[in-house]
Amino acid sequence: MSDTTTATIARLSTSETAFHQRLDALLDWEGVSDKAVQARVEEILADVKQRGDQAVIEATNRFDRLSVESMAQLRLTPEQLKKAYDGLPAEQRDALAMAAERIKRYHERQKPTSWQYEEADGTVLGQKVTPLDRAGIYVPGGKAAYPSSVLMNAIPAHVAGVREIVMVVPTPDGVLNDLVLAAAHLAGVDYVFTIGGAQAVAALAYGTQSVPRVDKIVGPGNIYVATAKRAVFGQVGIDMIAGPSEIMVVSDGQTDPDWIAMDLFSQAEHDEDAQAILVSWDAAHLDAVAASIERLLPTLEREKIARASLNRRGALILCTDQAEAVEMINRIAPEHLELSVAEPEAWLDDIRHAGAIFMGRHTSEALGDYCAGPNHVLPTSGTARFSSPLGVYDFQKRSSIIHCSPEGASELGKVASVLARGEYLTAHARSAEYRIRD
Ligand SMILES: NC(=O)c1ccc[n+]([C@@H]2O[C@H](COP(=O)([O-])OP(=O)(O)OC[C@H]3O[C@@H](n4cnc5c(N)ncnc54)[C@H](O)[C@@H]3O)[C@@H](O)[C@H]2O)c1
Ligand SMILES: N[C@H](CO)Cc1c[nH]c[nH+]1
Ligand SMILES: [Zn+2]
Repeated sequence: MSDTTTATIARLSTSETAFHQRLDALLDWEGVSDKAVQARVEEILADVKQRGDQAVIEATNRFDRLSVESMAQLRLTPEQLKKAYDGLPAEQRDALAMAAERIKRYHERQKPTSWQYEEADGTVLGQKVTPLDRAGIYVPGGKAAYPSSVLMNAIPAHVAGVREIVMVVPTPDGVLNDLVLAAAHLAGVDYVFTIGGAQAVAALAYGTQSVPRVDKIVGPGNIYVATAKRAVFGQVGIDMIAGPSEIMVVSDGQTDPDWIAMDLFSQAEHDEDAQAILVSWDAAHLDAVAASIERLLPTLEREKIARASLNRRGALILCTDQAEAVEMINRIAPEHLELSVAEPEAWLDDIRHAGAIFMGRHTSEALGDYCAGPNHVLPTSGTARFSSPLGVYDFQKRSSIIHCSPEGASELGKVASVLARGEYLTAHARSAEYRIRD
């Protein structure tokens, strides 16, 4: 394999001395840190907190270039959502419905159950699972508005038993995406407001005269949205601060190079900061994939974005063997991992960090984005080391249950009294001691 950098994508080899520095540079993503954005977001949040609807209307007119006068103009009714659904071409309606059905079936399996057990002293202990009362879903506007993301965010909330789902989606210059509205109808969203940016996050977090205050905000967005979500965290829950999309493909060299090139493009076309990495121990295969990339890139509608992404953050990496590929997977902890190998099951035990694992040559990541069933909202930027895909559990919380019998209270009271006195907390101690039986 030549260790040159092709016009489009970097070629790296784990045997190079500078390999680790080069990989670190590719993995580095700055994230949300702009001071000017921070200041503007804080201003917007404070304004919405204080003035509610009026502040939301003014910010929306300014940033989305609209001229509305009331929140009623920024609310879509359930009838409008249904109309959008009914008006879709049958093919789109059926595809959306099939995807929704599979996503629902998968997430139904995630439903945890409450549990209880009894200690020998008769004390009953347990855990009660309760859905959130209200969840807010942020759907990015413009060309980044993905109907599939509406399903991926709203369906787990629904399955979790959330009572009300409030969706916000900006409509810059008044552009509405019917497929997004149709997905909201299908996923059982209760309210839709056509607002976005920090003002929408503020409206969801604090509530306004028209927008119900939610308990948790989920969904991706631009730097204003991410900065606002970070700022309101604590007041409300948030899912995560999502970074650009990523894919890592590990190939044993036997997959059609065109398939692999297109799989890499499928994430690269999202965003100029998206990341696409291929790892293989077969040098000739990497050459073939590099050739496929050059040949197929010009056929993409989003060629410019995909090319920029591959240029900035893409890599074809030659490693020595399967064990080294596994090491790289666990180090990168990719959002999406494709195991384009003959026996993917044999790899599974060794893989500790990945958002979603696509097993075998036929399982392209794109299928997971839309309709396989699992959630496509996944941990990015290495956060798969400590976090998980969006799921039913993100829309629920747990309460502990403690029900002491008189005997249990008496026995536990003795222990608690000793520990409380050790902490010099006499009210605690006496409260426990009252219940000790002679
Ligand atoms: N990870 C994922 O699954 C995923 C999916 C879809 C989109 N995304 C990301 O979401 C983002 C979408 O970005 P977008 O901008 O198209 O839509 P967006 O909805 O995130 O942001 C649009 C809003 O930003 C606000 N805004 C814009 N310019 C502003 C300014 N100068 N000052 C204050 N507020 C301003 C406006 O209120 C506008 O309504 C992209 O970064 C994309 O990569 C990620
Ligand atoms: N790959 C994106 C999340 O990483 C999700 C998506 C939506 N539409 C297409 N893809
Ligand atoms: Zn995608």
